[in-house]
Amino acid sequence: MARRISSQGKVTISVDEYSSNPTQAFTHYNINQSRFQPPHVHMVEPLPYDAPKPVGHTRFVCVSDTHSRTDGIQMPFGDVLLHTGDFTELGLPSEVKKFNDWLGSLPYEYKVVIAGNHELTFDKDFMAELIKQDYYRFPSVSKLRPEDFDDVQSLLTNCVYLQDSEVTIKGFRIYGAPWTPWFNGWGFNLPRGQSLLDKWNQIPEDVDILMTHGPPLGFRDWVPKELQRVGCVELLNTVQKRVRPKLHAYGGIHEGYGIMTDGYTTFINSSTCTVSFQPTNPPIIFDLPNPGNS
Ligand SMILES: Nc1nc2c(ncn2[C@@H]2O[C@H](COP(=O)(O)O)[C@@H](O)[C@H]2O)c(=O)[nH]1
Ligand SMILES: [Mn+2]
Ligand SMILES: [Mn+2]
Repeated sequence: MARRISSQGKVTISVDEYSSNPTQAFTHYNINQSRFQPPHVHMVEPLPYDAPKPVGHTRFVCVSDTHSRTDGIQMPFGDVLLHTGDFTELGLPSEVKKFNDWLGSLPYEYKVVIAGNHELTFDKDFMAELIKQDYYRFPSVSKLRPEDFDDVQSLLTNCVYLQDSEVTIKGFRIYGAPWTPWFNGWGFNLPRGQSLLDKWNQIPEDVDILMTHGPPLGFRDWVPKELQRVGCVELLNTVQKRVRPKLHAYGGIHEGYGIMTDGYTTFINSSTCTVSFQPTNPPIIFDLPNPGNS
């Protein structure tokens, strides 16, 4: 059982028995619990950019995985930009500055950004290991001096940067976390199971919008070239059984670009880059009623 309710009514998520094999987890929960089936779970068509914003709503513009390829992206009208990581190739300070300049050129009232596995310099533990060991894997990153990247976050002057932290914007509580299941030893990679669950357990119950770099199990997490689901099972259980945000925004799996709902949470994978790193998927807009508006 992945969920327990304490005597104080608090929900506790534990490591799922299928945690280490998301494809098997998906099949099991689909067959035995219809967990990914209609009518609750279904695809959602993106809002056209010229759709009028309903009165009393905030328009969020979701982008992800721009990978230093922002030049041709047509940005739609909106109030708050959400970028869910992989804004660079390697997290080089020069790339971060270029991304920050692009953010500065955008008209949104607020811009919120998290890191992804490609923002190597943002992951202090990763950099400490890289400097000790693997000079040849990421030579341009290994050449950096600590003083070049120690304070790399401070280059992001044109947004709110979240890392296991939250911000309240226009009354919406927004929480962001960069962690993804270990894959080829990039930044912010953690083993599936308790290590990732420890990070998800830091997400407060009452957040309205959750930003992660990667998907939860079953929601735009399919990798066709490997015929695998790669979303995090503990993230799904945390989202559906404990946190229940109105919007879960992410990217990470470029092939999974698109929108789904489970009937309560809307899941948006807004990966701009395709699997061949072409920045051709358009940003996705999403309207939410302002908190306090009933
Ligand atoms: N089988 C898996 N494939 C993965 C995973 N994470 C990413 N990917 C694949 O790589 C691309 C690009 O990801 P990026 O982080 O390098 O930009 C992604 O679209 C997938 O095809 C994973 O955990 N398992
Ligand atoms: Mn990416
Ligand atoms: Mn990534």
